[in-house]
Amino acid sequence: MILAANFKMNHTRASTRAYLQKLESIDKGDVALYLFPPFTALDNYDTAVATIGAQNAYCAQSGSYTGEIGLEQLEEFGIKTLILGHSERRHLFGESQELITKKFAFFKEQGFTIFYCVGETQEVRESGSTELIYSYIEQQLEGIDVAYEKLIVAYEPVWAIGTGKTATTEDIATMLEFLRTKTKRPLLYGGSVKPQNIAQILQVPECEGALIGTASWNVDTFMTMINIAKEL
Ligand SMILES: O=C(CO)COP(=O)(O)O
Repeated sequence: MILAANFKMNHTRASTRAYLQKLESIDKGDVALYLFPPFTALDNYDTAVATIGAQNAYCAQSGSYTGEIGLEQLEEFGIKTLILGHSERRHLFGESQELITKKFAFFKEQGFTIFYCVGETQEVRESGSTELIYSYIEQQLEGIDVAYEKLIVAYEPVWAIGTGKTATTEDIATMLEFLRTKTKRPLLYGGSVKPQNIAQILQVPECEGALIGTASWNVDTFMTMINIAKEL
């Protein structure tokens, strides 16, 4: 079971350190924990409780890429885990599949664990056509080595992210079954996961964990979810 906390543009270095200190006290059982702080909160945290990853990075060692960080900056903190293809990168910041593919190839070559996100928009979901939803997701897998041994795929429907709306367990099951036909790698769900729904979601067949935004930002809430997950 995997639980990953995507801090998005929340927390500072000081608050991430305090978060980790509190998290250290948990007995996480068999749950593997990942934390994705914002760039400026990356550091050499002396922690064994969670693996620290970056929310994004550019596909170069270093260079003239204003506003980006690359391999050199990640290596300073021993970071070998990355989210790629998050819907906020795709839709708010215009990352194309072509760019995401380039990033994937670069960081795969570097042996990174990659949390790769896919998910349909509200418009596609409301079309009511399963075929359209599947082909939309297929496009987001284009150019991605779905057999990569350090790949983790997160299904995050855009309409369920940060909205409080969660996909039904039936919808999640259908989409994860579809993704299972594409890859043998672990499949996660993300989108308004919280203490009230995490048990149901984690019991969906093929669901091996959750990528959590809002409900992970408070360490007590994240710990509540870890305690629920480890009992399943
Ligand atoms: O985008 C997400 C995780 O990457 C999900 O965010 P929320 O949990 O806030 O819906």
